[in-house]
Amino acid sequence: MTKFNEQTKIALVVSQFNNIITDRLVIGARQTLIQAGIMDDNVIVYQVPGAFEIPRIARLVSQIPAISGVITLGAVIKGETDHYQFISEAVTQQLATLSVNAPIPLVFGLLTTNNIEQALNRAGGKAGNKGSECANALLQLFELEQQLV
Ligand SMILES: Nc1c(NC[C@H](O)[C@H](O)[C@H](O)CO)[nH]c(=O)[nH]c1=O
Ligand SMILES: CC(=O)[C@@H](O)COP(=O)(O)O
Repeated sequence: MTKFNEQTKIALVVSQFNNIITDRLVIGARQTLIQAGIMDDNVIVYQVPGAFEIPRIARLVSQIPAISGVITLGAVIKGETDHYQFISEAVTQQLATLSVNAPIPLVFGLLTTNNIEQALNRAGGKAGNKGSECANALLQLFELEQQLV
């Protein structure tokens, strides 16, 4: 794996559920990648219905030869029941395992919040943008893996 360049292609695997949040995460990730020198056309978005579908598509995308890295982005916001907890735990565990086993770097951008306000704060609000954080994390992995692989 060489350090990223203008040819580097990065996949964003993004859930549409709570897209008022996830759209903002995409903007943050894309802006950070472009500022770092990644071509806008080389930031490729794969949309899935909800967070639960992210791991499967992230696994398939990570096996596309042209893709150098994967950023997963989603927003699980607590409702009236325990559903939030089960989705959050299942997706987190799957993505943690995938991040270790995938052939390319994969970073975790799933917001799991108690309410929409907390999510907005982390999607370009006063607590930053998780999408941008993930983009920076991936770029750091590119640098590190260049030394290890
Ligand atoms: N409640 C949230 C969901 N629920 C949908 C699931 O992720 C999944 O798409 C469905 O169960 C079909 O398999 N998804 C989120 O991304 N965020 C939520 O808050
Ligand atoms: C986390 C979710 O599934 C949420 O959108 C719906 O939650 P609930 O059915 O617990 O209100």
